[in-house]
Amino acid sequence: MSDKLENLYREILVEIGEDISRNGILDTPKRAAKAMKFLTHGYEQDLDEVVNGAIFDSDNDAMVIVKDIELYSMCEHHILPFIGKVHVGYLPTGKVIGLSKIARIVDMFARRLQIQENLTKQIAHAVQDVTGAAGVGVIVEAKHMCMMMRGVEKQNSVMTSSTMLGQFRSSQNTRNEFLTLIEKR
Ligand SMILES: Nc1nc2c(ncn2[C@@H]2O[C@H](COP(=O)(O)OP(=O)(O)OP(=O)(O)O)[C@@H](O)[C@H]2O)c(=O)[nH]1
Ligand SMILES: [Zn+2]
Repeated sequence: MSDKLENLYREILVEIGEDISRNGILDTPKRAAKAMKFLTHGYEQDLDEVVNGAIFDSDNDAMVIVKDIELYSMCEHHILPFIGKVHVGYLPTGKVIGLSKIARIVDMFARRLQIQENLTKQIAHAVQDVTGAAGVGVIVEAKHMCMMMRGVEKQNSVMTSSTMLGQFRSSQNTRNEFLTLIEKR
């Protein structure tokens, strides 16, 4: 763990008016640095490492969906959490990806500073790249702490973003099948 991040957190605590010598705060710079490194560990990952070769031959060409993947990310504007769910669907063309790897791909991008739209797009393109699918659909639904805890202070708005690639974009039937299966229609 870099001491630099720890020192920067110490400076932040001083700047916000904390007494960094009080008992409960003493180890906070170290803890906060460790937490921040965890929350942004996606910067240290790449797609090959995350997928780890888990691409398998399959003659199934029916739509595969993984829905309700938990999402914990942080917005690049305020470094505050946005939390929600990701739904991913794809149309295999001879190759399927290990089930857990879709969630790992979501996490790799989520554990970087993001805006939700870009996160959605990155997940879709990564699934497309590793599977060679005929199409990919990704929908992200999330609540943004920067809108809830501060700023406009709206507690019930949920942002929905979607990326549709290939057949999910060109065929309304494919898109409808996806939306029906994730119960968005
Ligand atoms: N489109 C999009 N906007 C986001 C996301 N996360 C945060 N934002 C928005 O980014 C914008 C930044 O606006 P600014 O006016 O520069 O910053 P600000 O003064 O902190 O804005 P307020 O949040 O309105 O107080 C705000 O409207 C946020 O709601 C995201 O994932 N996608
Ligand atoms: Zn924000």
